Amino acid sequence: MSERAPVVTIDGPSGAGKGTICQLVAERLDWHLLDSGAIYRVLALAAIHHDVELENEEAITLLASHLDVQFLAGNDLVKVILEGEDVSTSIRTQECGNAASKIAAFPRVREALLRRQRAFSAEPGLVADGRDMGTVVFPNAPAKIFLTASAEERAQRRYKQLQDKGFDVNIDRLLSEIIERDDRDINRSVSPLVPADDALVIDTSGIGINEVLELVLEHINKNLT
Ligand SMILES: Nc1ncnc2c1ncn2[C@@H]1O[C@H](COP(=O)(O)OP(=O)(O)OP(=O)(O)O)[C@@H](O)[C@H]1O
Ligand SMILES: Nc1ccn([C@@H]2O[C@H](COP(=O)(O)O)[C@@H](O)[C@H]2O)c(=O)n1
Repeated sequence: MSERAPVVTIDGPSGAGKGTICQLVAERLDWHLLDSGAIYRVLALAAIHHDVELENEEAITLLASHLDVQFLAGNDLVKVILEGEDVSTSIRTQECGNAASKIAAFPRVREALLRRQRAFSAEPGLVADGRDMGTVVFPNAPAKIFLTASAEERAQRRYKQLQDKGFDVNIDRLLSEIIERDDRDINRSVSPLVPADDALVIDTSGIGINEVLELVLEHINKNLT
């Protein structure tokens, strides 16, 4: 397949910093942004709203094919609208992330969401955030990055992020959910969480956001010119 516009892919496990870095890169380049995790999250929420069992691949695939979702770009945040309702906040809970990771393991669900994700590719370019952006969705992307960090560090980041938002969170529970989600994402039969062969892998443990951003921009500049 050939992409319509240049694409930078940033994949990696939960809490590695993909969303943060993708947003900063998209701002620097003035490119479009795809948060593919939000698509899986909104599908999981739609299943919960419609009382569809998360184990029912056929019903979730049908829901995925007809998913009525809009991503409205605002000043610095993207609003997610599901069937007319603003679900930007409700899709961000740990529960929704865990449900998303369960339905994301179904091959037919992933297939049903492929075209929707590729449609985000538009001039002047796209920064794509996810698990399989560089391996499956945009395999011909000229610049691919895989961000990672130890599970302990990612749990600490998430703990701080949720505490700052006023949530009462338990670090041990966050860590075990991160390990469980990693395990599901890495070991699923389709589109497993793995770096593309031609991706730059950056372990961000102990590296600040600005430093990670510089490494990512350096890789993009090297590969896009
Ligand atoms: N290099 C870093 N050092 C310290 N904190 C970081 C770093 N990168 C990101 N963070 C912080 O970690 C938290 C999680 O980051 P972010 O949401 O970008 O991760 P993510 O990989 O997109 O996770 P998910 O896939 O679950 O959405 C945020 O609070 C962010 O500010
Ligand atoms: N390309 C992707 C993106 C996400 N997923 C699954 O969705 C879950 C939630 O993603 P977040 O990035 O918003 O945390 C994630 O755990 C994955 O299971 C995916 O499979 N492919």
